[in-house]
Amino acid sequence: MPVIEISNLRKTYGQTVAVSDVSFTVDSGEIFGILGPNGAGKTTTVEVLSGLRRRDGGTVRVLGKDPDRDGAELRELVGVQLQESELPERIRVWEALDLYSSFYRKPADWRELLDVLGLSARRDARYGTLSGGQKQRLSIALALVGDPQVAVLDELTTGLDPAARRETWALIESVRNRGVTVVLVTHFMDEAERLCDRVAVIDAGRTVAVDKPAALIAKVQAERGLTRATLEDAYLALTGHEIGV
Ligand SMILES: Nc1ncnc2c1ncn2[C@@H]1O[C@H](COP(=O)(O)OP(=O)(O)OP(=O)(O)O)[C@@H](O)[C@H]1O
Repeated sequence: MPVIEISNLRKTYGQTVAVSDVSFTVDSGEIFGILGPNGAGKTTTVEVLSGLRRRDGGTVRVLGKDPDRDGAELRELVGVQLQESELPERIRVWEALDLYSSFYRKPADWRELLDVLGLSARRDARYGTLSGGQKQRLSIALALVGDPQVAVLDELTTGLDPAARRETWALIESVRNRGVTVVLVTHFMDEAERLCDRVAVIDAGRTVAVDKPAALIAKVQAERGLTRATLEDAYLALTGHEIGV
């Protein structure tokens, strides 16, 4: 059974149609990517599936539950790391983890998470003194502190240097290897190609493709008569947009 099922999702903000028709399913244990240009509706889609926003239409099931109806239950099962989730500068790493774990009935052991994420040495450091990579690692730890079955990570590696990005990729794979299903919003085609089992490409509020990166690449190669296409070529063919970060 899929862990996430979204069909014909629609979400408006006043006159703005943020999502007009998004459909995809995510299977257990997948790393599933959501790709698309700025303003395509990616963040809105993950906010709806995480129970943070109510939809205007369509069907959404996460672990068999409806986020609009069973939001409180789902918050125990879905860990979310959203764009620009800033913490107070002066909060210490351990204090943030301790605070977040108090929101859950059955939290993970945050000391172990610190260890797994290579942050033990920064346990007493204040948030404002962490490097970009350390902040991202802390935000992954905070998304995992409820011991979720699904982790939603939005633009996790934006702003990181290449070494920190690669470290973060390894972490995401280790999260999946712990049995967590991962939904990853990203603008980076190399990241999606390297990490994601399947991706949904969203453009102007609609899903325009859902497939394995290799299948999307094979399709653009066949259609355009290319010998060596990349996911970026497939993305450009599907959306007609340059990649915006
Ligand atoms: N809270 C809000 N109120 C009004 N409009 C919003 C709100 N949040 C998003 N929008 C609009 O909805 C549309 C989709 O936004 P969303 O943030 O979901 O896109 P995105 O694909 O995540 O974009 P980005 O890649 O820039 O993060 C955009 O036109 C955006 O301006």
